[in-house]
Amino acid sequence: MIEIDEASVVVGGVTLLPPVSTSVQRGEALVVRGKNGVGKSTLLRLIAGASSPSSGEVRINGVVVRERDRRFRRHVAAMIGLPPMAPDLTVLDHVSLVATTWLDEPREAVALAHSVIEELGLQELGHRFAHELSSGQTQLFGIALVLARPFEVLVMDEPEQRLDLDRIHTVIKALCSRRDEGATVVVATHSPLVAEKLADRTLLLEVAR
Ligand SMILES: Nc1ncnc2c1ncn2[C@@H]1O[C@H](COP(=O)(O)OP(=O)(O)OP(=O)(O)O)[C@@H](O)[C@H]1O
Repeated sequence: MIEIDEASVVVGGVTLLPPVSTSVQRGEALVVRGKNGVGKSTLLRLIAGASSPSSGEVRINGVVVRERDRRFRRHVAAMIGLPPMAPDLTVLDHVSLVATTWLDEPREAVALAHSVIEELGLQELGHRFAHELSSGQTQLFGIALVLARPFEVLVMDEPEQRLDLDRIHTVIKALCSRRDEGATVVVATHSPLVAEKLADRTLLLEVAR
């Protein structure tokens, strides 16, 4: 469960995110919407622990978020922008590396890596390097890296970026299935389709006055 309590971000006197309060339950998907620059990614970074609020608090399962705490990271999988990728590892190497980092049983990890790759339609690309992918394939690869591990909270910023309509449907299905399995899901999107298919609730951010 995520609790956001009057969390705001102000940098150098500029408000990046005015105070926001909401909560998201287990098995619920919150879709964050709003115009460019309104603070969606900033809010997602707070939930993922990648930055700290200037005021207020964000808690996951009652504990204030802390990216440096491995126990916190174990519960939270986030994709905010594309992750850095190693030039000499293949798609399958990367996805397997994430899975083996978070799962104790190597056989389970390999099975999870393969199932996520298949779920996202990347099975033909497992042997490719990151620099051998198209932009949409790179986006799916980034999503695979986030899904190839256990989590309680899933945070994604504009997962629809760079994707054609079929692949957007593939990603929506993957996100809905994680929500239905009990994950707490927060997604920022500009896609009415993603919002319509995924949202149990919508948070509309507006420019601070
Ligand atoms: N490091 C920074 N210093 C100052 N302002 C910043 C910084 N990073 C982002 N901003 C500003 O913070 C505001 C919120 O940015 P954010 O990326 O959260 O918006 P967003 O709603 O995700 O936008 P988009 O829909 O374009 O992705 C923007 O006005 C942006 O210019």
